[in-house]
Amino acid sequence: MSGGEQKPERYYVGVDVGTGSVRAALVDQSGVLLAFADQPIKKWEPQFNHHEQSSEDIWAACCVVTKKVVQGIDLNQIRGLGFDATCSLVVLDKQFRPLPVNHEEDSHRNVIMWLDHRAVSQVNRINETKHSVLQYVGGVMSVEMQAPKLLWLKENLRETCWDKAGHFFDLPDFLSWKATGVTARSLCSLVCKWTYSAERGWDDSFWKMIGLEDFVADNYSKIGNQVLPPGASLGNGLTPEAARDLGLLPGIAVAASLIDAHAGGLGVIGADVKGHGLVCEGQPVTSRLAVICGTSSCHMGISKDPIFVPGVWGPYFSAMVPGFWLNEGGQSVTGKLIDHMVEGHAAFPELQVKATARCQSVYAYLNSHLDLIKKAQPVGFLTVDLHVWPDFHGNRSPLADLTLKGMVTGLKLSQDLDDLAILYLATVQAIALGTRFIIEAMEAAGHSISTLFLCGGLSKNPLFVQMHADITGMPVVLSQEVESVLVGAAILGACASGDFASVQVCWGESRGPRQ
Ligand SMILES: Nc1ncnc2c1ncn2[C@@H]1O[C@H](COP(=O)(O)OP(=O)(O)O)[C@@H](O)[C@H]1O
Ligand SMILES: O=C(CO)[C@H](O)[C@H](O)COP(=O)(O)O
Repeated sequence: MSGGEQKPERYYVGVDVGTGSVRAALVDQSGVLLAFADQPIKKWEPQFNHHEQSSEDIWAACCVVTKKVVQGIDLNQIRGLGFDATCSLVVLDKQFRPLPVNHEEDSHRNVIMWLDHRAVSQVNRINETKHSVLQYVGGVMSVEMQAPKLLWLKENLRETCWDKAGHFFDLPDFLSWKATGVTARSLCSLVCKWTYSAERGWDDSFWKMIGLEDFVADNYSKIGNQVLPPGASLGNGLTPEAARDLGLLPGIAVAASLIDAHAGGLGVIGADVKGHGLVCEGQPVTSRLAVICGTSSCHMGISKDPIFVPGVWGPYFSAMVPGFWLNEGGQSVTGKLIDHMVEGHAAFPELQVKATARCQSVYAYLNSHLDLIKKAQPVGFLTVDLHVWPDFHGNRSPLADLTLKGMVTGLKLSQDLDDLAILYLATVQAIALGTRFIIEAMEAAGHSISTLFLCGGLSKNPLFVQMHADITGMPVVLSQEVESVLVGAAILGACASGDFASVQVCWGESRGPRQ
């Protein structure tokens, strides 16, 4: 954010709810992050492919981290609050109390997480309809979107959940409601995950065709019939109750939210790259691809006109950058896959001991171990006879096939630290090759991408970044501000406060590339 004539002592709070943790940041009007805090959140996997969370646990974590980042600050200087979150489904009853999304009737677990694949039969039936809304999700709806999950609830938890439900929220919208009492939904979540069209609104025929005509009958009150652009100011701002919870003052501006990948995209895609000799300098912003790499990776490319890319979500109008169409490629598990491979290996306990002894993360240790064993050749050559196919949780893009599974070829009997390091490298390479596969599909459909802008937890891993550059053949830009997703969330708060006219105005020099 470059504030021009704004006074320097104006602050914004961004809250980012990822899959594994909640983070908050205090950001000034130049986009500089002044304080950071994080807090893990609970996850349940009651059966294979069922992933659940608790909206109360998530809100409690939001309160802990927000209180931490504003410690010692004059609260009157905090002008706005923005949330981003994973696109998980939150279910509340008519009095806004949590409802169980499980057979155990545990109402604490009232969130079906984005990576939950329980609704396979439902999504297959939805895709068989070939309804025109599917054109705007890459031609095939993902089991990770909300319509199949809603249908699953109706078909499987009719009495305990569906009939009692009063409100179905995307997690980013739940958070903005919790902060303000306003049930308006963000255009971002409704367009990207719920089949809403920025131009045409809800399509009654879709909901009737898939057996969820209930929503049409009550004029979409349960899933949202007031829709606002991300960054729009909600109601009267923070309610007194939420202000107490968060340790902020009532009435500060709260923004309509973004999905986490979109906040990351917003945080990096507009970076000022002048003077860094990058190929994208002087090229339109549409030549950039933001890749947000956390538990999953999301590949966000924007265009002036709609581009239909088979197997890549979108095109979504104004869902990330106002006035631009968005295509969103993705890999459902990337950070989670790396963790799965590393933690499941027989040499993991040895790795932990050795990394701890050096006060390093296991990834930093593995990266230096690869450097040790690579001998004269570049590190990438260590995997000439070991290969990973990374679709352990299906393929989101560009194959859009949730039935795909993972694969490793070239395994030997030895299970020492060298093997673990090489398996880790092969996994990182497979993920980078997946990104190249997505870029090729986007380019074949009309995108022209020259530069990658990476953010998210995996962008802290130099090997991951290098492999993306080597394998795609494109320069990879990292923002000066490592926590770019949080900058995106804070931009929403800055926009809602009225200090900035739009989310693009917040893009500025302070968020240029790292040197
Ligand atoms: N310092 C680090 N070095 C290497 N990898 C990291 C680091 N920090 C996080 N990661 C990776 O990033 C992933 C989590 O990213 P994060 O953005 O925190 O996830 P989420 O937003 O989904 O909660 C982890 O699975 C881990 O593999
Ligand atoms: O579908 C998505 C965005 O549209 C994301 O994959 C989902 O929100 C999870 O994000 P993360 O990997 O950062 O936890």
